[in-house]
Parts: sequence; structure tokens; C-alpha cells
Amino acid sequence: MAEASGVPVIVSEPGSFAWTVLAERHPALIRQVRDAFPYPPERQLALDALQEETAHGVVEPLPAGAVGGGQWAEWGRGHVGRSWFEVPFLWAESYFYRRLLEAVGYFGPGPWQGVDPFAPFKRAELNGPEVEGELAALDEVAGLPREAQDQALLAGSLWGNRADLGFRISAGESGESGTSGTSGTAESHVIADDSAPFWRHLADSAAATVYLVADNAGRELIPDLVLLDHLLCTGRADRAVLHVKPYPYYVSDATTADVVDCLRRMAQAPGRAREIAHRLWSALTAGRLAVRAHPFSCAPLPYADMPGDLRADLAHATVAVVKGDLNYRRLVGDRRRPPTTPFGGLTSYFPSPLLALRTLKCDVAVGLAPPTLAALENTGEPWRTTGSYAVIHFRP
Ligand SMILES: O=P(O)(O)OC[C@H]1O[C@](O)(CO)[C@@H](O)[C@@H]1O
Repeated sequence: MAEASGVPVIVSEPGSFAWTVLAERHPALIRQVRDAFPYPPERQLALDALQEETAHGVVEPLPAGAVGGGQWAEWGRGHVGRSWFEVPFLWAESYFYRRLLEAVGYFGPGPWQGVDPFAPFKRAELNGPEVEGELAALDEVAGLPREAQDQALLAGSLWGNRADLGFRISAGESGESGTSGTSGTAESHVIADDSAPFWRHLADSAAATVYLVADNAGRELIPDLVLLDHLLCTGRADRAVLHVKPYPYYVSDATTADVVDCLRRMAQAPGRAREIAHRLWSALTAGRLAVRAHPFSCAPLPYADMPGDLRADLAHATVAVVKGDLNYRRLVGDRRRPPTTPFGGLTSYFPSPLLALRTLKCDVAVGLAPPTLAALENTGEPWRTTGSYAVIHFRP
């Protein structure tokens, strides 16, 4: 069994979850991006080269002069020149997205500069029937007593994490089975629930500043924004800070443009959703809600290695709500450990109280009670990777 310090997850074992992401999901994603845009021949050649390199070649460096090239060269020391299947999973996945952006000319200069290759997928989701239903459900939530609203909106933010477009590339187009959104129908699959101490912590804190480190756009970001609005409106937060990605990442990760798109989508809806959108828009313009996009948010590193300026920023949080599977891997380290390893000990370096909201979509699992783990193992399901189980971990 793995020690508490853990063994890093690497890609090499054929059939392992990490291996399927590199061997199956990434090639499928390259195909989808190519189909979504009329890229000119030179971009298509770059995509072909990336496809070939990731399948059969060794990891190549970014071209000379690439944006962030020096930083990536440092992060990639010891990995560049090796097979993609021999390097740590977290590094390989992150670097793949950086290389994909390079191939499509995202960092320019040139006509494709700043064109988000994942925008068509995000847009389709935002205009889809699920979002419409989830926005309409906000009217019902508004009629609930406050504690019930607290639970419903926290559950909405938690299960919103299941609606991840990268995950759907593997899970098949339907992706998930209606467990995300504000209805929170899958509470029975919450396998660790520290929501009570989280709410107590907020109640005991005066003039709170709540940080939310976002994960996916669209169906995840909308309930995240709704949760922040609820905390601001009910006086549990005086201010809120939303950390998003500085550039497109892991398919559907939220950028500033996605925040604006979500607010616009909510503002087009009737009822409660529109009210919330207008309140959040005003909170942004008044500075009560701030958006930040730190470069470290796209780094292939654990949060334990965060730079001083980010640490100093997060230290202002009364609580930081950290969303999603990738952020969770970065919080606890992308390592195999006994799943009963306490979450609090692994995240003691974090500069503020911390709430992790995550549906399980990879092999990393910690913070589980022994009976819960035994029950999960008895299901015979690949419970770590289906996205059907979730954790709410709070570290005061
Ligand atoms: O959007 P999320 O919740 O961070 O999920 C991204 C996750 O998707 C995966 O690629 C697997 O589903 C993980 O490797 C990664 O952690």
C-alpha cells in the first residue's frame, strides 16, 4: 500500500486512468478542436504534429520565444525529451493543453490569437436545455427557508463540477446523468461531508471575504456564481474574489470571458436568474466581487508550490472554496495514497481556511472514513473516476 507521502501518479501503466486520458482523450480532443474551426493548413500541420508526438514521440519543448516559454522550460526540466507516457500525469496533462494552444496559434501573433479553441463547446453547453432547466430551478430555491437554500446552492456548486466537458470526451456525449445543477439530486453520493463546519465557520466570521477558485465554465460556473451571490446577499460574505484561469485550459475551465458569458446567459433568463445576474454585475463594477486570473492557476504544480504573491492574496480569505477535480489533485498532491489519509494534514500549508468541492474523476482519493472506503470498495465500481461520487472537505 502507498505511504502517506504517496507515490506520484504517472501515465505509463496501459489501461490505467492516466493512460486512457493521454492515449484516448487527448487525441479525441485534438480531432474535436480541428473539426470545430476552419484552421488554415499551417495550424492543421501543427495539430498533426502534436497528435503524432503525443502518441509516438517524445515531449518537445515550446518553440523559442513562446509566451511563458522560460517558465515552462523550468517546470519541464527532466520531462522534455522523454516519452509522454513516462512523465507525471499532472505535468503531462497541463503541458498538453499549453501545447494545444500553441498549435492553434492562441498566443499569436496572428489571426488566431486569443481565439479560444474550446469556445464552441462551452457556448453549446451554455445555450443547451440543461442550463435552461437549472436556471429555472433557481426560482424554486428562492422559496425555500434559508438553511435549505444554503444546502441546495452548495450542492448545486458541488455537482456542477460533474458537468465537465473534458470528462464528457471520455464518458461519451451524454456525459452525466442529471446530477449537477441546483437540484442536488445526488447527495447520497457525497462520501465525505464537512458542510456543517463550513457554515459554522462563516457564521462565526465577521466581515468575511470568500474566495472561490473556479474550475469549469458554464454549468459549473453558473452555480458557483449563484453561491457567491447568495453569500453576499445573506451577509455571510462582505466581499468575494473569484479566481479563474488566465487562458483556456482542460477544455472547459473558466476564464474571465466565460464569467461574462455566464452572466449574460443568466441575464437572458426570466425570474431569479436574471436578478442574480444583475446583482453580480453590479458587485463586479462596485468591486465587491473581484475576478483574478493568476498564471499559477495553469501551472502543472501542486498548490503547495504556489508563489508568494498568490499565497499572500489567498491569505486574505476567510475561506477559499476550491472547486473541482484538478484543483483537488493540486491541493492534496497528484499521488497515490491510502484514501483514509486526512485531508487537513495534506493541506496544512494552504494560507487560509479551505473548502474543497469535488466530484471524483481521477485516481486521487483522500479524506475518507474507513467504513465509507470499505463500502465503496464493495460496490465493485470504478468509484474514483466515474464522477458519481463527491466530497465536501473543510479544513478550518
Ligand atoms: O474539471 P475538473 O473537475 O477539474 O476535472 C478535470 C479532470 O479531468 C480529468 O482529466 C479526468 O477526468 C482529470 O485528469 C482532471 O483532474
